[in-house]
Amino acid sequence: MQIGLFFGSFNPIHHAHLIIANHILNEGLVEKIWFVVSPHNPLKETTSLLNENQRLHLTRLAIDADTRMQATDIEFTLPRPSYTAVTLAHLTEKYPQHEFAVILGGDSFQNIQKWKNYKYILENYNILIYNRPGFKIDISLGNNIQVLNAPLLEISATAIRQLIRAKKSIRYLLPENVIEEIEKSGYFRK
Ligand SMILES: Nc1ncnc2c1ncn2[C@@H]1O[C@H](COP(=O)(O)OP(=O)(O)OP(=O)(O)O)[C@@H](O)[C@H]1O
Ligand SMILES: O=C(O)c1ccc[n+]([C@@H]2O[C@H](COP(=O)([O-])O)[C@@H](O)[C@H]2O)c1
Repeated sequence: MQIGLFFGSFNPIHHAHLIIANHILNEGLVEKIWFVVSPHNPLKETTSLLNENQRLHLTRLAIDADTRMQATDIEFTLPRPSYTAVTLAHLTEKYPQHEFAVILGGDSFQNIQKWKNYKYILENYNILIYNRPGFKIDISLGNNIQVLNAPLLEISATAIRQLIRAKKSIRYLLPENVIEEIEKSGYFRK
């Protein structure tokens, strides 16, 4: 099966992530999307990062009963920080029956040459890159790159966390059941 891997901290997951995943499925580019919750993105600080099990739980709530999507904890048992090349090699070994594609925003792709073993990723996996305003995509970096125009929302997890800290509403930015869980558990208040 063709599986699209959407890597992220998902601190928390929000509607921009979900809309892109839905678009990629609608385009028939992959059959399923797996959200790979990264315990520690190698290029980001871990301050203000919710515990990975809590982020996984919020991601599972967001997907809810959508059988086209799932959230995976595959990186929880792998060395930290979470290098995508390591995770991909691990997934390919564990699931030889599946073919994995990597979903990336143009912003992330701009940094790909800073990623560990990025050439291994570009040579062995299909890369689905969605355009983000202000970021040029250099498709000459690999032979398996496809550029998409997905519907975009200018939402970020950082902005959501700031709103919570400022005691403002986060309504409509993420699914209702995720908001309820964040409020009930008091996440991101500090
Ligand atoms: N509004 C958005 N539109 C399109 N892609 C997004 C958007 N927000 C995040 N992404 C992409 O989704 C992936 C995972 O995102 P991540 O979990 O880091 O969320 P984030 O909102 O960017 O988080 P933070 O604000 O905490 O850095 C990244 O590749 C990121 O570029
Ligand atoms: O493998 C790497 O070196 C590497 C460096 C930076 C980011 N990543 C992956 O890319 C995902 C999205 O990153 P970002 O910075 O766009 O939020 C993140 O969750 C990591 O799994 C991977």
